[in-house]
Amino acid sequence: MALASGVRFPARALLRPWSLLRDTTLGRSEPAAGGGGGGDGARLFGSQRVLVEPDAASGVAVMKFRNPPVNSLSLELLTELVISLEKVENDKTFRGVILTSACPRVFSAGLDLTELCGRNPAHYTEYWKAVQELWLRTYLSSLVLVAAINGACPAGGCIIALACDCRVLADNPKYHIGLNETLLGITTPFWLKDTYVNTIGHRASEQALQLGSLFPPSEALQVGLVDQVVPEDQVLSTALSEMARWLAVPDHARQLTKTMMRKATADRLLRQRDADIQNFVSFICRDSIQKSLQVYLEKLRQRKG
Ligand SMILES: CCCCCCCC/C=C\CC(=O)SCCNC(=O)CCNC(=O)[C@H](O)C(C)(C)COP(=O)(O)OP(=O)(O)OC[C@H]1O[C@@H](n2cnc3c(N)ncnc32)[C@H](O)[C@@H]1OP(=O)(O)O
Repeated sequence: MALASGVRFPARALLRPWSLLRDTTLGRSEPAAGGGGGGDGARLFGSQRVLVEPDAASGVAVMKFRNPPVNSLSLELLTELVISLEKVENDKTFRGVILTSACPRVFSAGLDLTELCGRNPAHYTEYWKAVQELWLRTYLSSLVLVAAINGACPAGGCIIALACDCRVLADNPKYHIGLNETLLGITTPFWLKDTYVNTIGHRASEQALQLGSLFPPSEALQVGLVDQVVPEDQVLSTALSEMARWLAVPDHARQLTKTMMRKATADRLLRQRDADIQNFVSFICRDSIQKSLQVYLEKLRQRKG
C-alpha cells in the first residue's frame, strides 16, 4: 500500500499494513482477518490506539483516539490514524467519519513533546513526515469529517480538528482550543497557518497565532474556530446530526467543492514537502528550541491538577 508521502511505518506494517489493525470494536484482540474494502466493516477496523466503531447502515464510522493519558500525537498514534483513515476511505461503505477522543477530558494534547525533544535528525524527519501525512490525509479526505471535540484541544489537537469539515465542541470552560505554539517557543508551519487563516480569517489568525491563544468554548464559537458548542453529553449526537446534514448533499458535488476550496492550500505543502521537513528538522535541532521545549515539558510534568 503506497501512502502519498512515503511515511515510514514499522516494518511489519510495511509488509502487512493491516496487521496493525486489530478488531477492537467487537471486544476481540486478534488481528483483523482481512484487508479488503466493503463487507463486514465491524470486523475490519480498529487498532491499539485508534478505536473505530463502524455503522455500515449509515455509512458513518466513529473513530476514537485512545492514547492515554492525553492522546499526544506519538509516531505510533499518527501512523495508526493514517492507516485507519485510509482504510475507511478505501471502503466504499463509508461516506463520513466522526473523530473524537476515548480519553476523558482531552481530545488531543497535540504533538507528543517527547518526540520533539532529545531525538536525532532521522527521527525528526520521520516524525514530521507522519505529521504532514496525517494532515494531508484528513485535509484532503473525500469523506465528510466531523470533529466531536470532547476535551482540551490545543496545538496539534486543534490541527486535526481544523482539517475536518465541521467542529462540535463540548461546553466545558476547561476545554480550550487553539494553536499555542508560540508559548512553547516554536512557530506554526505555513500550511497550518494557512488552515487557520482559511477558518477564522487573517486578522484573527495573526492575533491568535502570535499570542498563542487558547480559546474557551464561547470564544472559540465567536471567532469561528468551532461551528457548535453543546453540552458535553450531546457532543456525539450533535456531531451525528451535523454529519447527516453534510451527507444529505450528493457526494460528487460536495467532494468537488471541497477540493476546489482546499486544493491550493494543500498544493502549497505538496510542492515543498522536503523543504518543509528540512526546515522543521533544522529548527527543532537548535539548542535554543530544544531548551524551550524541555522547559515546557518539565513545567507540564510538575503542574498537577
Ligand atoms: C519551521 C518551524 C516548524 C515548527 C513546528 C512546530 C509544529 C507545530 C505544531 C504543533 C505543535 C504541538 O502540538 S506541540 C504540543 C503542544 N501541546 C500543549 O501545549 C498541550 C500540553 N498539555 C496540556 O496542556 C495538558 O496536558 C492538557 C490540557 C492537554 C491535559 O491536562 P491534564 O491536567 O488532564 O493532564 P496533565 O497536564 O497532567 O498531563 C498528563 C501527562 O501527559 C503529559 N503531556 C501532556 N501533554 C503532552 C504532550 N503534548 N506531549 C507529551 N506529553 C504530554 C504531561 O506531561 C503529563 O505527564 P506525567 O504524568 O508524566 O507528568
